[in-house]
Amino acid sequence: MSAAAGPGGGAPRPGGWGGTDGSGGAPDGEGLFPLPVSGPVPRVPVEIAPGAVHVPGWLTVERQRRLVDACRGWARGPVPMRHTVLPGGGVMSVRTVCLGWHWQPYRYSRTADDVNGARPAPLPGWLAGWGRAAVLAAHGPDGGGSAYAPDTALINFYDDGARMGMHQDREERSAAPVVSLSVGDRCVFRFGNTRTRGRPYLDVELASGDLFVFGGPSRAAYHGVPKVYPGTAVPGTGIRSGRLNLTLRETGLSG
Ligand SMILES: O=C(O)CCC(=O)C(=O)O
Ligand SMILES: [Fe+2]
Repeated sequence: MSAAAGPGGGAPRPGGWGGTDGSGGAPDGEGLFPLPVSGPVPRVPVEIAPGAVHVPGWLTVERQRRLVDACRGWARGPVPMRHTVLPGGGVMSVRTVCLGWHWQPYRYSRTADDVNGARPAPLPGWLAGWGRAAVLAAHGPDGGGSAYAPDTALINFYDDGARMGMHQDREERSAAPVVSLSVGDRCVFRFGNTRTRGRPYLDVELASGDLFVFGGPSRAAYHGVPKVYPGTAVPGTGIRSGRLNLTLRETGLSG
């Protein structure tokens, strides 16, 4: 993680509701001089802004592989993964495929009218279940995880040169959080404020298996991916190069 001035103005801090390995949940004053850590760096949730939580290494390699295998299938159809064309004629550098609802800038529809007119594949129940578990892991037992009912997923694939500019996820008519899962190459995930594309923002490094959830006061924060680090994928996930990101959302739409 780099940079310092987060939208909340403070330094990143471990999630206050308690880490599961005993290293991140100490009440204030008790964790100032923790025992030296040997072995892997503890993987505890870090709340980088109110409602925005990074959980490193949340997905096992086996689950990453399951996700990659599923995404490979969805990338073939019924709506093939493609570079989205923006209304002004620009072309996004990531390639995208959606589940449940089709997102095209800047709306959701049941059919992929800017691709081949087909209905996207449904969002499977197991993936919605991962979404509920993700909100629980990030926001704790009182954070609404059991009520989380995502009905769409956006799947983005970044090759070495792909980026995503600062934007808000604002086509949804629900205040429910966005759940982001990453597999493959590491990246810089820039997480900003709700008012402007610019500073203050915090640069978070997202690695293979990482979870990032943003909801509550951070739901409308600008965010983007200014850099992917080629050659940093971990073995065993099924991705040798490039980065896969899947975001789950509640659209709040019906029909
Ligand atoms: O790739 C990422 O980590 C973020 C993707 C994103 O912001 C989006 O799909 O709206
Ligand atoms: Fe986004």
